[in-house]
Amino acid sequence: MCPKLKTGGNKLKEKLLNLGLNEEIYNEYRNDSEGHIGRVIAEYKGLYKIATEEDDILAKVSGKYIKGVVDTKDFPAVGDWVLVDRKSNKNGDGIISKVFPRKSVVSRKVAGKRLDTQIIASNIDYLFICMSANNDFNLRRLERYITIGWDSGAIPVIIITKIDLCENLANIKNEIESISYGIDILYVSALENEGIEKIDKYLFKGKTIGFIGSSGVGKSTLINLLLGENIQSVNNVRENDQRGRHTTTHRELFVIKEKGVIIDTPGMREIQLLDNINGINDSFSEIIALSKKCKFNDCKHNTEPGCAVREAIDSGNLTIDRLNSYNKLIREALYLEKKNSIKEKKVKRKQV
Ligand SMILES: Nc1nc2c(ncn2[C@@H]2O[C@H](COP(=O)(O)OP(=O)(O)OP(=O)(O)O)[C@@H](O)[C@H]2O)c(=O)[nH]1
Ligand SMILES: [Zn+2]
Repeated sequence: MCPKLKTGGNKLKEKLLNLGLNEEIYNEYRNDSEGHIGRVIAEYKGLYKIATEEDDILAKVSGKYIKGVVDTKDFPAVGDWVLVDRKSNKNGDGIISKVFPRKSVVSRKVAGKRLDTQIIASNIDYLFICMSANNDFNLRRLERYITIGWDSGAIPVIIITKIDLCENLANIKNEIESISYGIDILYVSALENEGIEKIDKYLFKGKTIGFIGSSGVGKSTLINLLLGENIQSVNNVRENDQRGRHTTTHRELFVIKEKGVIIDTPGMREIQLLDNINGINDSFSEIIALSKKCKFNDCKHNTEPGCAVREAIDSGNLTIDRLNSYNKLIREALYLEKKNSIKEKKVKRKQV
């Protein structure tokens, strides 16, 4: 249970608890003598909407804060707990002076050639990876999302949406189960209200669920169902077009009464991973387990004798596509790692 909060009566304290405040973060906050605690619930250009114990306020980061920023990931993100100088919007925009340590961070590399990290959401307990059972379904993309999931520190859960549009669900189930070790998978249709009740077991007061996935897979529709009201705008799909148009423009955080917090994120077009080799290894844990049985420690699983990975492929226990996908992601990660170390060296040289 959260210790008694510094200010406010029970109702205000309740608001922060409903927003997901836990003892760990609250203790961090208590060490700061000045300011109020709030959670970032939406992000606009350079402006953040913060839910405080009293009000939802708009706030910017302080000049001093900006001076300390080394990477884009140092800026506040939706889901962050921050220190702000006011708790109501009566006196204009607030100033954010600190981001409290993040318990988990869902991030990817920004699109394009830049190396910066883009934080999708933070302080998430469960990451709902949404993919539709119709034309969005893509196993290789799912592997990327799972990697982001394991890398985040949150628990990934796969949500296969729009199952009413899928004629071969059994095939899809087989394919997904072959690549998602240790991950819960839910099959849902928001349209036909099918499987939605299974989501209930992840909804707890104080816990945060983040939704990620491509645009139009039905994240907002599902969230609306869970919230029980139409807060998010949902676009109607044109006839014969199973893809929704892009609707979410910024990440938003919602509180479900007594059942935790949901963070919706804008649909992603491209998922570029960071140099997260650990996340990749977690996502392909069966390949890692097999490679420990290879005769040579540095086996590349090509033509080496005694290769357990190749043996698994030959016996039909592993697909060649899965191995190729693993190799491709590792290559991407190593390439990024190299580019990052060159960038770091350049920065250091400038500092000397
Ligand atoms: N057939 C069917 N259509 C659905 C289902 N869920 C959502 N849709 C439709 O899919 C379209 C896109 O849904 P959204 O909820 O806006 O998708 P989104 O993932 O939030 O999209 P972005 O906001 O772009 O990220 C809408 O027209 C929904 O009505 C479902 O279970 N079955
Ligand atoms: Zn091998």
